[in-house]
Amino acid sequence: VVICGYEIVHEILCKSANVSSNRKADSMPKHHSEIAEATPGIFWAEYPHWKTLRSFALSTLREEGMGKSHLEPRIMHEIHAYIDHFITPHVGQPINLSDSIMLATANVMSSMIHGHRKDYTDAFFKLWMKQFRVSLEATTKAAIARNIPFAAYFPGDFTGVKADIKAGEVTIPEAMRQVEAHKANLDPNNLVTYIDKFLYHAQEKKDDENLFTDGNAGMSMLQLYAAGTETTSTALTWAMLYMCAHPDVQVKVQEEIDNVLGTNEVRYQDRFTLPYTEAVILETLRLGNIVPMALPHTLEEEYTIDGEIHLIVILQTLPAGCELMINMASILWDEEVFEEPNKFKPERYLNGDVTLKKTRTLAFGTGRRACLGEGLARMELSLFFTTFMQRFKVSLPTGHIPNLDGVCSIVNAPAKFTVIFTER
Ligand code: HEM
Repeated sequence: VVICGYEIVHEILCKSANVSSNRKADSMPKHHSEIAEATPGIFWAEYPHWKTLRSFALSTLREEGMGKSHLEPRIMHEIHAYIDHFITPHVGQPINLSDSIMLATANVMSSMIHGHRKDYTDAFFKLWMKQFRVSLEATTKAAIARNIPFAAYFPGDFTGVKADIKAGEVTIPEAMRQVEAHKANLDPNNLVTYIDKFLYHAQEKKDDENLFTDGNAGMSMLQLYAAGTETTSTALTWAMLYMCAHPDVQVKVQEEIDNVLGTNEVRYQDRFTLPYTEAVILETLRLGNIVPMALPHTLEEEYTIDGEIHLIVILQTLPAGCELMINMASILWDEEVFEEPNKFKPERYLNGDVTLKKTRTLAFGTGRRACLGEGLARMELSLFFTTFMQRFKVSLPTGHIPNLDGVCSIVNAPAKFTVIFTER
């Protein structure tokens, strides 16, 4: 069942969170659900296990700096590395941003999970990330095989199952290899990464030993990469495309940055004195609708929706076990809250009922299973976007018309395009 509209989404996911916060492995096609049942990680563990793994991930990532100022230098280091490697040598030439920027957001995750970044020339790192993308795209198509399982055996691969299995043959063994490497070097006096803390917790808290397994260490790692890499890089790609499509907005952002920061390096706290720039980021998250169906939720008990939408009374009983998808566009593009919702208008966050508009920009979901990386994503978006705009003007190659229609898988991304960075 697809649930639409803020009121009902809020009613079910927040007010009735005790019945709607589970996800079940069988929401996935068979080849995934078999793996997810054995090693569910944060996404697919059932209550109360998801709560334990999620709290552990949240507190550990916060210790690693999520949303806090001590993570800033690591993100800024990555931004400079990205500019030096991918932009500076190609200034004035068209660049495919989407393929490269995910390596930068993956490296931010890598520094929190493993304690170090990978070099952009590392061939295995590039292959690993490419397989994540293949898997993300294939998983959405593979949903057909969940409902019509024999379709996976048709010649060719129109369900994406074969591509997905192949990608898993690269990503999963590599995750397990990395877990083994951390295990071999585990030093209880120097626990500075997510994986080390996970493995140490397994040794220390014997009550949790069935949950804090090596398999779940590897799966949580893969899920953090999957959830934290393509989402943030897609939001950044949309932001650059919107700047190319709306040069007047780009000029206003750059004027604000010049006036407030000059050539000083941006800090995350500067967002409070860069309201227009922040409005552009919010508008990107709203219009870009990055995760358009959120992730599935499964009802624990029968649930009756008893509400009213546009004067139509809704009374609908959903059975226990019913799977819920969230139509994020029904909230992010709600014309009752966002006037002309299909237009890119950052100033909407500076006028009128700004609090209402900000709280309805629910790009990260809502309720107990809302995005656990929101603090990290907001920090990355603010630092990357502000630095790019401070240093470069962006435009499309001459004659290219911006295509603002998304290409939808689990993530809604812009269609492939190239962007030209010019030094300011
Ligand atoms: C612009 C960037 C991002 C967007 C728009 C986004 C959005 C979302 C959404 C809509 C959900 C599903 C909520 C639900 O089903 O109720 C989600 C879940 C999740 N996100 Fe994000 N996300 C972003 C970045 C990140 C980052 C950087 C991380 C890494 C730490 C992350 C980690 C997760 C995890 C682990 C979950 C699953 C939580 C659970 O199952 O309890 N996300 N995200």
